[in-house]
Amino acid sequence: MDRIRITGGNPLHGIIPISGAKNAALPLMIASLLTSDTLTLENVPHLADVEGLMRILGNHGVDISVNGRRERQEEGYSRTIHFTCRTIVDTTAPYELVSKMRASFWVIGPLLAREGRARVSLPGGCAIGTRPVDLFLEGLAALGAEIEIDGGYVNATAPKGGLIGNRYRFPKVSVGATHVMMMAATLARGTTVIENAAREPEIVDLANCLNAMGAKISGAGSKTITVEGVTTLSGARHRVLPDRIETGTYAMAVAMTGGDVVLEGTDAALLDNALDILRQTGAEITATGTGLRIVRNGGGIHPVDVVTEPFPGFPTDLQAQFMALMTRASGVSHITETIFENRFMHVQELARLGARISLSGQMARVEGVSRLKGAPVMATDLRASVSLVIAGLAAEGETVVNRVYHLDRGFERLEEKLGRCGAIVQRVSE
Ligand SMILES: CC(=O)N[C@H]1[C@@H](OP(=O)(O)OP(=O)(O)OC[C@H]2O[C@@H](n3ccc(=O)[nH]c3=O)[C@H](O)[C@@H]2O)O[C@H](CO)[C@@H](O)[C@@H]1O
Ligand SMILES: C=C(OP(=O)(O)O)C(=O)O
Repeated sequence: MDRIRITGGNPLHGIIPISGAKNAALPLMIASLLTSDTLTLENVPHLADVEGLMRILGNHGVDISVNGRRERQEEGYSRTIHFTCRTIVDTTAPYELVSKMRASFWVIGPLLAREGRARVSLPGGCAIGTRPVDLFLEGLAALGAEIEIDGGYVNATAPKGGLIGNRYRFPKVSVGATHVMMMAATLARGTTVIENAAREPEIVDLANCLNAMGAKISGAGSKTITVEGVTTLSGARHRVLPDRIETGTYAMAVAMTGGDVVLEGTDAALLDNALDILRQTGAEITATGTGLRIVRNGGGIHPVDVVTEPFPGFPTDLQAQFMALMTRASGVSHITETIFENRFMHVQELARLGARISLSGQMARVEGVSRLKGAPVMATDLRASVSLVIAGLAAEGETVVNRVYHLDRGFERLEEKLGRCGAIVQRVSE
């Protein structure tokens, strides 16, 4: 199993290219199930989750070809991939594949919309809470689907003639359930109105792609999304938006180690809230023509309180990284996690490096310390893992992050990107 060995203490200087967003690429890839034409996606990140989803889509009958042309000079960065699903050959998404990744459950929407039936294993994904699927099932039932759960699988059947548009209000905001409702409603008869929808940029990216495929979706990015059903969708070409979580992660790394880094190919507007918070900690952030520049030259890290919220609030996917930063702040900060009930597993690992953090329910109290010292630590989930990398970069001596496969789910060539900016980060394979 691979590990990452970090020798901390170096400020970061240079340019980091930001990849296409994992959390946009996954639903976009799934949208290829809605059409018999080719959906071409540009800027698809090279990640374990993308490879895993390709296997799942292949099982349903999607033919996948990766362009020879590289999008960037460096071999292996985000790619252009063509997805063609002439016919759906299997409407079952099996446990062995779906249990590895939360988003793979989302195939239920397109399968049901196009084929009228789906049998999909209950999902896996980061172990950050119970992560039920009740909202998906209620939403699909509102479109007329009959749903039963049997042997760890959700069996869903559309009425004769297909799903039927309806008005549905989510009792709680869910990114995944909004993606699924939107995809399912594109081929439903009549109009669907989704209320209390998630507003994340990845929802807007999916809606834009679906509209390019011939769907009639309006309101994505607001709380109410309207989908007028159409009979078929066609192919399209779409570029995956930049990864706002990767952007925020590297910005926090620079805010913690100090230095001057340009994050190339990203868009500051995707993470306004997180960047405002970072500015309050003392980092200087400016938008450049093609990305953003983050600078911290000396000066302390100011403590700032944060509460995670659905977009446009502070993202839960940056909570662990921000906590790493706050471990070195000149004072006490409070970090409240409101999205997932068990997303503090990095706390005990940060403590191994000398962080002082106490938990009370969903709130962490972080008392900044003047130095962290390297230690062996265990990655527990994707964003927790990268928070340990950030802390290791700022710690004295050597930190070894074990169970690196979590990182490979969501960070493209992390050690190479950091290494180019002066970090000493090495992957050790055993
Ligand atoms: C692949 C992907 O895009 N993953 C992101 C997506 O996950 P995901 O789509 O799984 O997250 P949701 O927005 O659905 O989850 C929000 C909350 O709703 C709850 N819930 C969700 C569905 C449901 O049927 N019932 C229910 O109770 C969840 O347990 C959680 O407490 O959004 C999360 C919140 O921004 C991010 O952390 C994940 O990185
Ligand atoms: C929690 C995440 O992913 P997933 O929803 O796939 O588990 C994440 O991207 O931080």
